[in-house]
Amino acid sequence: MTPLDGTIVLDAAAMRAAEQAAIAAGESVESLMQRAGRAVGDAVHRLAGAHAVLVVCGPGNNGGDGYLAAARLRALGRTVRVAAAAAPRGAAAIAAREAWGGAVEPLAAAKPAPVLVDSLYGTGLRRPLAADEAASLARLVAGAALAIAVDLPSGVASDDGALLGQVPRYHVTLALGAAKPAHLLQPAAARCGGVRVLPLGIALSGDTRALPPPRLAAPPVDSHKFSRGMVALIKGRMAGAGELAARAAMRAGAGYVSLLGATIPQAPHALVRRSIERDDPLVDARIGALVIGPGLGRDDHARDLLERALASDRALLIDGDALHLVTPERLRARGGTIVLTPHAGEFHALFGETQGSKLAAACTAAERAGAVVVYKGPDTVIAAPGGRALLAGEASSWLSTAGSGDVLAGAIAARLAAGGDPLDAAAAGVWLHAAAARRLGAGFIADDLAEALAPALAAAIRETRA
Ligand SMILES: NC(=O)C1=CN([C@@H]2O[C@H](COP(=O)(O)OP(=O)(O)OC[C@H]3O[C@@H](n4cnc5c(N)ncnc54)[C@H](O)[C@@H]3O)[C@@H](O)[C@H]2O)[C@@H](O)CC1
Ligand SMILES: Nc1ncnc2c1ncn2[C@@H]1O[C@H](COP(=O)(O)OP(=O)(O)O)[C@@H](O)[C@H]1O
Ligand SMILES: [K+]
Repeated sequence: MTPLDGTIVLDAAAMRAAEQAAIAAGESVESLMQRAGRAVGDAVHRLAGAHAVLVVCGPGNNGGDGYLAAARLRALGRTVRVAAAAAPRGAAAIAAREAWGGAVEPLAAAKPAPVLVDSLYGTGLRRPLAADEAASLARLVAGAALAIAVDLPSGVASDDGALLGQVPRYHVTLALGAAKPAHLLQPAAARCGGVRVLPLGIALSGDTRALPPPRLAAPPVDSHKFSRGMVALIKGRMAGAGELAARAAMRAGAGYVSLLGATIPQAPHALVRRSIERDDPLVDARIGALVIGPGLGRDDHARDLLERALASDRALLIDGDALHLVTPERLRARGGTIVLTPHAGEFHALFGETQGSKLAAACTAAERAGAVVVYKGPDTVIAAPGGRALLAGEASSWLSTAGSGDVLAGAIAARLAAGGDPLDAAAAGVWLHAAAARRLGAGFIADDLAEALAPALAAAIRETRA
């Protein structure tokens, strides 16, 4: 079992294609299913302690995996029962049921067991479960002390993370072969519990991954403040937002941070406050990342400032109000490095109503704007032009606090100013933001979050070295 960090994420079609390629290279559906069933059986054996197991099997290949997992558990000496609502349909699933060979209880009459393994439906589910099947599943999950989903909780849509009906909450989900978008996109992800990938030994390729831990190092011995990265932020009408983003940029490792448009000295004194009206601080070639948007406002003054930011040739992070004042076409025409950090409202203001999953929407948006798009929320999606995408999955729900987006903008800007691939910079910022929130636990405010970026950064550097 491997954790999700950095692992490949495949939609149902890509997973089927990987399976077909393995079959073309000499595998059979049966051998793949045997490997999956055995891996599930072994994982359940490790997770379940000495408790009795009930495996519920559906009519497709997910059900086939379940029959073989039950056979494996029996071979390992475990007490295991099987229940199903319908007979298996495909040849491989039929063979799997024959391999189990034991009793199969009618699902509606099955009594709960301490460990429930849901092998009803996986990536093939296209419509809600029948009402009686959904009710039986809910009853059996509620009656179990440990509920384990095979590949996916039955009732979620693999590609977009939607719930097709009522879906119970599981403690663990065993992803077969690769993670699927539903393991990381809400609302499905919250039903999965802990997700573990069971590798099936087939070749996988694709452009979407779970957010990897950042590879970060302490500044090299010959560093100076500008070599570590200079961030300039344009202050808006709501001064606090810029202050928070600036503080976050400092704590996330920028060597020099200036807040343009703030001139009254105040703490933190390490923050350089400069006028934005005299000379033009936006064309300073030392700026590694220029941030506009936090607390900007949407009036004529805001528009003027945005025009000046767009005219600079610096890497640009656009957040908050500024996302209401541009168009994707304008951004594309500007070119250069651009990172956009919209929440759902800002995303729709900039890109209009979108079809399909949050992942697909972010990828299309990145292409349209020629920018890295960090589509925020309880399941942040990061997409770059060209198709690469990262799914951040669940973060602390305490992040739903005013100003936490400003902190994220500052954290990403610090990594952007440090140089390298803008997708990696955005990913590192999102990772550090979530790690800072984890360290803080409950009830934190955005000011705390900005400060907690420093210990989160230190931990990321330690983990990179390890
Ligand atoms: N793709 C791969 O590489 C592998 C896939 N495996 C398993 O195969 C699964 C996918 O198998 P399938 O494509 O057979 O799909 P599922 O087993 O997810 O079930 C879909 C089947 O049920 C029917 N169905 C869909 N929704 C239904 C509903 N609401 N009520 C009644 N019937 C419904 C479909 O017509 C189809 O026959 C994966 O989740 C995984 O468990 C593994 O066996 C190993 C390898
Ligand atoms: N329920 C949640 N679970 C996890 N992260 C969340 C949740 N709600 C918000 N966030 C994160 O918190 C930040 C909020 O940003 P944003 O909406 O721009 O807030 P603000 O404008 O107040 O700064 C984003 O990084 C978002 O991904
Ligand atoms: K399942």
